[in-house]
Amino acid sequence: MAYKVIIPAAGQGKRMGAGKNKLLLELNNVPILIHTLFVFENDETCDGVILAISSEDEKSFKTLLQTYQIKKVQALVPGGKERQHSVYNGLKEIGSEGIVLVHDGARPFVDKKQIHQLVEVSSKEGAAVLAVPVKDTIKRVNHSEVVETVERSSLWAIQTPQAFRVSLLVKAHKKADEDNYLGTDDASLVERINEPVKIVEGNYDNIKITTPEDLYFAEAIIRKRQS
Ligand SMILES: Nc1ccn([C@@H]2O[C@H](COP(=O)(O)OP(=O)(O)OP(=O)(O)O)[C@@H](O)[C@H]2O)c(=O)n1
Ligand SMILES: C[C@](O)(CO)[C@H](O)COP(=O)(O)O
Repeated sequence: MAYKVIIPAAGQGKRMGAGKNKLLLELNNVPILIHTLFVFENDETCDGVILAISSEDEKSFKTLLQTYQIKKVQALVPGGKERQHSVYNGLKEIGSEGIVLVHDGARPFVDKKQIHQLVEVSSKEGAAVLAVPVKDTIKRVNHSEVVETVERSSLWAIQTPQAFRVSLLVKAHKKADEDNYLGTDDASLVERINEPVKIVEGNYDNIKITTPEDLYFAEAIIRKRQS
C-alpha cells in the first residue's frame, strides 16, 4: 500500500556538537540524511517525501539531492522551532487522505519490511509506531534521589517511523497547536486526543544519531550490514 513520508531534517544537532546540522555528517562517505532518504527512494511503495529543512541548510541540502539523484522529494518545507513544528509544516503538503509516515532524518537504519508492517497496521488501526522493549532498568529520579523503579515489562523505547491515517495526524497536530502542547513524538499527540496507537516491534539497529558516540555505533551497524 502506498504512503508518503515527512522527514524532519531541520534540527541544529546541538547534542552532537559538530557546529552544523548533524545530518550533513558522513557515514561511510555518505551524509546521514542521504542514507535515510535512500531507504525511501528504494521503496517502491513510497510515493513522495516531504523534507522539512532550515534556511541555513537549504543550499547544501539541495546540492545533495542533486548529487545523489534523489527523485522522490516532492516538497521542501521550512523547519520550525521544534521538531513538532517542522512535522506540522510538512503535514500541510500532504493532502487529506491516505497514510503518512513521520521519520527522523537522523535514523538512517530503518528497515523496509518494518515500514510496510507499519503502513499495514496504521491503515487498519489509525496509528502505529516502531518500538523495542527497554533493556535497562528505569528509575524515576528527583534531585539526584530515586523516587521509584518503574516496572520494566511494559516499557518500550519508541522510534520512528510512526505511521498514521492522514486525517488523524492532522487532527492531532491541530489540537496540539491550539493547546500549545509540545510532545517529543507525533504519536503522543494522537494519544492525547484519546485515539489508540499500536506498536510494531522494531529493531535495536534503528538508532537515532544524537550524540558523538552514536557515530561509532552507526559505523559498526554499517560494517555488520556489509559483511
Ligand atoms: N526544530 C527541529 C528539530 C529537529 N528536527 C529534526 O527532527 C529529528 C530528530 O531530532 P533530534 O535528533 O533532536 O535532532 P536535532 O534537533 O538536530 O538535535 P539536538 O536536539 O541535539 O539539537 C532530526 O532529524 C532533526 O533534524 C527538525 O526537523 N526540526
Ligand atoms: C521521535 C523520536 O525519535 C522517538 O524516539 C524522539 O522522541 C525524538 O526526540 P528528540 O528529542 O527530538 O531527539
